[in-house]
Amino acid sequence: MAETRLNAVSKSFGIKPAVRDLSLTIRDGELVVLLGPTGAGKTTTLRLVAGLEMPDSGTVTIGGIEQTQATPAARDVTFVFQQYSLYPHLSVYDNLAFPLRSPVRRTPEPEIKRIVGEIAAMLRIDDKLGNRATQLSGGQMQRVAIGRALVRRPAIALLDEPLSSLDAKLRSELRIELKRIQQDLGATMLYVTHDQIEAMTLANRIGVIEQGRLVQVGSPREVYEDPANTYVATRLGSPGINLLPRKLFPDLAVPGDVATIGARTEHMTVRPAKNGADARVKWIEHLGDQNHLHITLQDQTIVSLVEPDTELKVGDAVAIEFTRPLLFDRDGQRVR
Ligand SMILES: Nc1ncnc2c1ncn2[C@@H]1O[C@H](COP(=O)(O)OP(=O)(O)OP(=O)(O)O)[C@@H](O)[C@H]1O
Repeated sequence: MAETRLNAVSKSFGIKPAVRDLSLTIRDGELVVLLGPTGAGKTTTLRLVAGLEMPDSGTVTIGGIEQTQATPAARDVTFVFQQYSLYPHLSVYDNLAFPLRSPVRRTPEPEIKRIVGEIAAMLRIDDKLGNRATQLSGGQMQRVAIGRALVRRPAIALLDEPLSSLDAKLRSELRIELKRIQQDLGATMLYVTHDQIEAMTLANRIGVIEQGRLVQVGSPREVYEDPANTYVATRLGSPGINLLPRKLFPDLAVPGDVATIGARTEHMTVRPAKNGADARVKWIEHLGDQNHLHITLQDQTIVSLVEPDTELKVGDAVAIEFTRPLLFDRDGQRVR
């Protein structure tokens, strides 16, 4: 496992830039999540590290050695894709042993047996080692794919939405296990997703990517609490942050360049108000584990979490008070 560094990397397809001047260091033993919507350039960034794409400019350094022009085989990286890509005719054991049996490695069979046994136990598939890959469920197949990527301890493992084809329950189970295994092995990982919960729970650091640019890098908490701009602020949090025109709240004391108030649930107190207040409860959405309060204020909708036993009802007039909301300027950049 080793530090991986992208330095001012750019890549276009034709005239369309996919990755722009992107610099990022994934430290030894760190799991960095690239978070962004579809088309933002996440997969292209992974492929640049893997050597499946060559950058137009910039460098890629893995384990202290510049490898910008190296072939994928020459780089010490492994890849896990969204769709499990196992050898269907091989057993689980042989799928896991495959990377260790390469002619370059020549790992002795007893050593292979030990390593495969260890990783299979970590992934809780040790009772499936004799099965063919095709006899596994989707979740088990993806465990094997993850195991295969980690078994030979690459400098860095690259994971491209590895959990997105699984159902919600399996996804949340495997998310936790993946984090545990990454920590146990001290594995260095670059992980791509557009799922904010995956990003928050898995990452040591999150890199938020927008149209090929890395907009902000920080711990999940930093990125959530201290977003650099409105784009980053809208990537994390459920319900999503409310971005409200400053002019809606003429009495609020904020610096003159503030154009937008960014308010999450924790930044707002909603109280019943006398009739005549502008804000009204539009809807209370019961989602089982959460209740969302929808409020209308002029032409804006404001959404906040609310206690299940709230006394508020649809049509009630409410007053909203802010506590240290996030403030953004006209260009969406953070003012405070
Ligand atoms: N081989 C290619 N040829 C042409 N354009 C490409 C190619 N690969 C990616 N692109 C374009 O580059 C941009 C970034 O794509 P990329 O797949 O990296 O985004 P992404 O963030 O991974 O999205 P997704 O979540 O949908 O995979 C997109 O506009 C995409 O259409």
